[in-house]
Amino acid sequence: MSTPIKDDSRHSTSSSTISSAPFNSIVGEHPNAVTNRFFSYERIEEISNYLRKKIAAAPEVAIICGSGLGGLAELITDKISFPYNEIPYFPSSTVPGHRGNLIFGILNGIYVVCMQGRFHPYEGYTTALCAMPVRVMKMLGAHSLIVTCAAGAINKDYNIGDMMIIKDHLNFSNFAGPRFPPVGHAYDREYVTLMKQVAIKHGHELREGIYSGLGGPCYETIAEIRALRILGGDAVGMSVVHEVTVGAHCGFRILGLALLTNKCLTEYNAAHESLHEEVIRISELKANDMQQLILNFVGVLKENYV
Ligand SMILES: O=P(O)(O)O[C@H]1O[C@H](CO)[C@@H](O)[C@H]1O
Ligand SMILES: Nc1nc2[nH]cnc2c(=O)[nH]1
Repeated sequence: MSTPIKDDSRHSTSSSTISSAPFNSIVGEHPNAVTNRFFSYERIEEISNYLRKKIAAAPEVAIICGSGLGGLAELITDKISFPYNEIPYFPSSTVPGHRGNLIFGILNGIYVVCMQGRFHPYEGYTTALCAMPVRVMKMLGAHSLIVTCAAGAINKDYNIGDMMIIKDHLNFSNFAGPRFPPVGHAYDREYVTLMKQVAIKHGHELREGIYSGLGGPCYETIAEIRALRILGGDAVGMSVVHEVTVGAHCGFRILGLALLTNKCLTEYNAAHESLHEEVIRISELKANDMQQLILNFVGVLKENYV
């Protein structure tokens, strides 16, 4: 199916105020600053209603694709695709490797909603805004959330191209939003077990570890990586934690998957530096493995839970 055309003048007015220009906090307020404020229940409802009118069914599973991992959307059939800048109050995707589409359709027999690209706080958006689509996807009916990301490997035994189930996180990001949501069990233990079984069954090697979520946009210093390693971090990135916090707050069952795209620097005499181009290159190289894992996991969800 083709991309839906905006047919609601109220929403056209809203979205016409949404600029695609990247926010530069140094030069002043983004013209779309209204979207950066707190998202009320009514606002989430308004966005959900806009989408609900145009989709074929209520999604069961929500998926967020990390850097270079948006190819998963190619596996979705009966697609209805909304560029982010056509959805009321959605910000724009500004990071290479994040295509910026919200895609509804069928993945391995389940109706899903897939974010082909995410929002990062370093793009100038508040964490609450970056995580806002999680609330929209929940309101549309999804019960499970799969977050994927590219991340740097901190654990000495983990290598470039490894896939890692996120069993927990260290959150070094700030946040504004509902207060004191518990996140001790944010990552669903049953889903972790299920994903491990899926990986074994389909011959994928899977690591497990703790994701450290930092604000970015710079990669880490050597001192920071050494500190994160002491704290128990196995991987590091600039996303996930805000989505998982909000996902836990609104009752999602959550699975997190990281693709390790680079080894983090731990020695001052190391020759290489991390590069986003390299992150995307490795993500795209290994994306097929990640896609197969998710496809099979979703199939198991369908058999067991839906
Ligand atoms: O977490 P995703 O969106 O996959 O992106 C990761 O890749 C970028 C750095 O190369 C950062 O945005 C980091 O968070
Ligand atoms: N912060 C951070 N994010 C990443 N995303 C992919 N690799 C990295 C990394 O090394 N550090």
